[in-house]
Amino acid sequence: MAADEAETKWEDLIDSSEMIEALKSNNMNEPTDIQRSTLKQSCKFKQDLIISAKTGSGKTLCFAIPILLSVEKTQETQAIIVSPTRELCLQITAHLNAINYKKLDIQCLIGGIAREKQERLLNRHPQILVGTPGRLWEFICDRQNDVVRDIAKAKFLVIDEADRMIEMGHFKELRLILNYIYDPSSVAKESIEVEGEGPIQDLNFNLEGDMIEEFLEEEKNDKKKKEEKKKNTVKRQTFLISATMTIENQARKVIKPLQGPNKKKDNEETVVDKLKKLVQFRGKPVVVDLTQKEQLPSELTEYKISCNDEEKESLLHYLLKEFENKKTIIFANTIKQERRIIEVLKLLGHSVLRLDGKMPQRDRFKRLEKFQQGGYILIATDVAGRGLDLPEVGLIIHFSLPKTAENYIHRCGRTARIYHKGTSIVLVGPSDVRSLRTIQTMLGRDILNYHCNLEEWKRAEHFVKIAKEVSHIENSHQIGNKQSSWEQKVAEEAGLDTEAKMEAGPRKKLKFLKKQLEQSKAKVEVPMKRTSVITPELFQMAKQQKLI
Ligand SMILES: Nc1ncnc2c1ncn2[C@@H]1O[C@H](COP(=O)(O)OP(=O)(O)OP(=O)(O)O)[C@@H](O)[C@H]1O
Repeated sequence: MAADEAETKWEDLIDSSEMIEALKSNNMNEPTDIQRSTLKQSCKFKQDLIISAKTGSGKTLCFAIPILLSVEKTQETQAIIVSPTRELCLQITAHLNAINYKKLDIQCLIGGIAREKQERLLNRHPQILVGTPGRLWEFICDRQNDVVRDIAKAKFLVIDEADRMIEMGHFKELRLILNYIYDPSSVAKESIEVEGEGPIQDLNFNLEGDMIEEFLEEEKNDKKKKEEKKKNTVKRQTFLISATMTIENQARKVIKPLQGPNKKKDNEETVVDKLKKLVQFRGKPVVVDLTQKEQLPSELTEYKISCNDEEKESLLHYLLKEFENKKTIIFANTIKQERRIIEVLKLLGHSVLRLDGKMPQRDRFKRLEKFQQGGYILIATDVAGRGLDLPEVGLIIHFSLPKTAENYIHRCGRTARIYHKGTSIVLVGPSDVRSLRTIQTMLGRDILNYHCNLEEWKRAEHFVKIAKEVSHIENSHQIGNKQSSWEQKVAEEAGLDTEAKMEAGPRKKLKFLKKQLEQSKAKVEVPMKRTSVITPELFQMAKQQKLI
């Protein structure tokens, strides 16, 4: 970006004082680099855009501003925004509403919320619709609704996290939605194809046997002509957005330890190629890719710690004390791993919240809200990896390395968001070495080693060992958090000591170990110094708490 371009102000890009006022009143006083690089093309020249820029760089406004400037308060739905997860759809809706100076009706169409309720909202004819591909397709199939008919006529189409949307799990629905938008009559054929796969059915067409054959034949003959015609007449402005759209295919490959190196095939299609095939642009879209300059936020500091698998919990306990005041997310690769972390950290006195895709939607929202309020460490799978804008997250710990370099970028992107500093630390066990190599190759550099204070780490290790032992005794005697049998409940309700059923030996040991853990909990309050010298104050405090 040229020096003078870096000085560009909202006034140079946007022709609406009300919009500028709305932005400034939300503390968005100046455009970010990606906003500077795209807003003229989108607002003034109305071009189709493929936008790739680092996480937390403000990509949402790149499509939100042109849409809000152009959409009118009529009875038609004029903009469709598709995003892969429910949380992201809600976040985008909130972002748009924050600068919604025209007071447009913006609705979110997502699963996990009663369909009837969403239908009622749709009947209000929202001007902007944000939705997950699954729920959007469901509503398209049920074409009783006028709003759904409007979708094909919308003048804006946004595909957020576009690279994710063409992966398994979303691709089919996205393709169906796009086919419908480009040719609304296609929905009948598609519905027949996916019959029996869930809620997707066609309600308007009741075709059987020969009629279907006839219909499909007619469709085939007309399709080419129709598509040509539509391509020429379409007025829709399209945006494809992601932080990782242009990274090499290699960085998206799932790393399988027992296979040979994934060699890049020369004829392999890039994600952008695939998207260009799928999406109908009006001519050549403008590709703005700022990730060539910077893949990760410059405010992010990355570290790695090499360790054995069994050392990971003690490193977590150590790091959580070291970064005590930082809002932290710990990423696990599996739900099983997530549970392993939570069990130990809870016993060590940390306040933790779990977040994964297996949880009911309501719980996911509630936990995210609780985390935003502060005081908790979030332990999450990659369900929280993409797009979530959680303010003031200062530390990301990767308990295991993600299986793709692409996911590494998204996980790290939950910190160091726009003008904020952040740290990412990866714990590299023997099974993570291969992933580390792929990530470092993608970054084109090595991640720095983090130097732990050995004395403090050893102390953390001591308490983690106790916590693991407590957990082991509790699990083998079926007491503690996991236990939910009727016997346990009855005993608790009767005010009986659930440990009483245990033999005297283990019971005594458990009490002793738990007492020791209390000391570790108290020590969370002790400020730690990152030097190997124990100060007299620290020594005194540790002595008082019988730690030394
Ligand atoms: N010009 C601006 N000035 C100040 N803050 C901004 C500006 N633009 C956006 N923001 C804020 O920056 C944060 C990140 O923006 P956004 O979520 O759009 O990032 P993103 O690039 O989409 O990130 P990701 O790739 O992780 O989804 C949001 O909280 C948003 O309100």
